[in-house]
Amino acid sequence: METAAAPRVQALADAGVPHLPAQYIQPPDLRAGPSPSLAAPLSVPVVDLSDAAAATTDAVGRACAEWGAFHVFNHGAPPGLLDAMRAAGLAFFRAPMAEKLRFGCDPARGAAAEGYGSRMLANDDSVLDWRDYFDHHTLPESRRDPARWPDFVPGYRDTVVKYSDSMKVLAQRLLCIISESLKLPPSYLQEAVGEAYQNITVSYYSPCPQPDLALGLQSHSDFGAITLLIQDDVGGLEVFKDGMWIPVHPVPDAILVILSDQTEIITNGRYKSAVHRAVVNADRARLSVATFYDPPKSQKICTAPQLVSKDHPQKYRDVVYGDYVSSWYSKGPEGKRNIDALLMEQ
Ligand SMILES: O=C(O)CCC(=O)C(=O)O
Ligand SMILES: [Fe+2]
Repeated sequence: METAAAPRVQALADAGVPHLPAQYIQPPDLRAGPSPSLAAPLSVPVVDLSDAAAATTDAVGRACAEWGAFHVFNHGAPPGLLDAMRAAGLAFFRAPMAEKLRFGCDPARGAAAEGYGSRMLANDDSVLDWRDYFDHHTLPESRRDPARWPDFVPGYRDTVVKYSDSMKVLAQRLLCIISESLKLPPSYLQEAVGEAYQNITVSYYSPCPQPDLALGLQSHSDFGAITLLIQDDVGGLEVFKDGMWIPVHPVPDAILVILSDQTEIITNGRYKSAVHRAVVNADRARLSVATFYDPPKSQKICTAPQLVSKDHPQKYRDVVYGDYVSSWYSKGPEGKRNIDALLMEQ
């Protein structure tokens, strides 16, 4: 929950604090440490979506099973729209603080309130992320109120609406391909998820005085169904794979697909939600835009019976999505501990 006492990270960075304030210091075992970027042996898979062939479906299936994250090209979203969304987000964060604060999160609305904020979790004792964000509620359309979004960046509201619509189409197409890759009917995942609840979060990571001690965003898996992420050219996103943090290098026209926890539950763990985090640096601010495609809070999430067998017993208990989200916000992410809490005795 946003609290009046939580300073915006950007205000600390702009004030030139020489040392990282204590609240942002990660315990030694969670720190990013020296970057492995150049030495990293692997990078996330890349899938070209221009082709409707079976090979594309297979490539998506492999990427989902092995990584839970992959870049897509020829995804149908106009490149100009990705750039416009990045530019709108950047213009917001570069505006004077007084303007930004007119669109601050309302603490009374609890965790995940729409608007400009810095603190994601309700508990006061957690280490803070070196990040500010602007969260937009974009779907269903009944939740979408552009009057709550910045009015001082020309074209901002229109860009967010266009971006939201475009990411909805892409997420639904990907859910079809992912369903088909599991030999499920194309509409399976979309029906299991229910009506799309979409949030768009622009994250802004200010330069950090002691980047080795902090994280921009702590290790987590996303809690909904599927996330579509774009970033600028700075770099800092990492995906955890085979015991290593693998950097996701920026690719301007690509969109990163990240599977989230409900997809792992529905697919009986055949497909994994990707654990990821954002590291920060001392020199350059970084911007990313994450579009979350999630179930309604009332949706019961159940494992697909077609994916349960003697060899693949049901892995996770059914869960009402709203209960899952409440627990995530009260306990904090810490990698995959929230989905692990649903593991059945096997
Ligand atoms: O900034 C990034 O690259 C990651 C953002 C993210 O993981 C999130 O908002 O859930
Ligand atoms: Fe995430």
